[in-house]
Amino acid sequence: MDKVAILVAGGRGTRMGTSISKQYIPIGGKPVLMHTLEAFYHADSQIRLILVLPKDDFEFWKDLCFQYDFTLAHQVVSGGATRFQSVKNGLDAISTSSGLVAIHDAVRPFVSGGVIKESFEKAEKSGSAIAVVPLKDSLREVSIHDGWSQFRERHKYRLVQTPQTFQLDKIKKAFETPERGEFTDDATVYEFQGWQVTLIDGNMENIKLTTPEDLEYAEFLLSRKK
Ligand SMILES: Nc1ccn([C@@H]2O[C@H](COP(=O)(O)OP(=O)(O)OP(=O)(O)O)[C@@H](O)[C@H]2O)c(=O)n1
Ligand SMILES: C[C@](O)(CO)[C@H](O)COP(=O)(O)O
Repeated sequence: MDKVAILVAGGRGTRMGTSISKQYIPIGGKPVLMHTLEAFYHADSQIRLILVLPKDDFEFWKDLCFQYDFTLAHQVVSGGATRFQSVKNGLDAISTSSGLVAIHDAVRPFVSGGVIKESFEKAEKSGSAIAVVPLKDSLREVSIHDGWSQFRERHKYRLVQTPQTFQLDKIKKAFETPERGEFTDDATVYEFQGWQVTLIDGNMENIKLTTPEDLEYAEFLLSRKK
């Protein structure tokens, strides 16, 4: 079974507030993207790697690869204006409709090899595999207008991560639909077709590097590995 990973890094990382986009920031001595590409390669060296980047950054990325002597084979594809468009561009770069594809935020470098492997195994059997984790804190629903809030049972909810892995024919078909506001990830695009997604356990360290304190946590995680 052919396996592909689309690592989306077509965003600008505005919430990180750094001068270079967060996907290129060095953590543990090398750019975030290199850690993420390596995580997939180490999980299974047969996975074909597609990296989605803003078109303007292609030369910069090439220079970084040269500077860090990064030789792991991967295909670079142009990003779009939204995450949905970037994923779609990645899918369009895959000519076959058979096999499996893991779609992953390239700014989640701490995805475990076990989660990557399980996502492919589960998606092969059931069509999809979405990594999720339980909530650690109590949960309340709030009204932003009048201060109303109410307790919610946290055991009924999960936080959604990536990878989100799918049978290629199904996710390609799902992404033919026009983009909608509720498409915050790939699972929402898939289930818009009326198909139910399958959840798998993610790993807690697999955070999305989003705001500056996440970089401190990233350095801490990498220091533990040494
Ligand atoms: N047009 C876009 C927007 C986002 N992404 C990717 O989707 C992932 C999750 O998005 P997010 O964390 O929101 O990244 P940014 O859009 O870069 O961040 P921000 O919202 O802070 O600008 C990231 O790997 C990001 O690069 C993408 O490929 N193409
Ligand atoms: C895909 C995602 O990372 C799953 O948690 C998330 O939905 C991306 O959201 P963002 O709005 O781009 O931060």
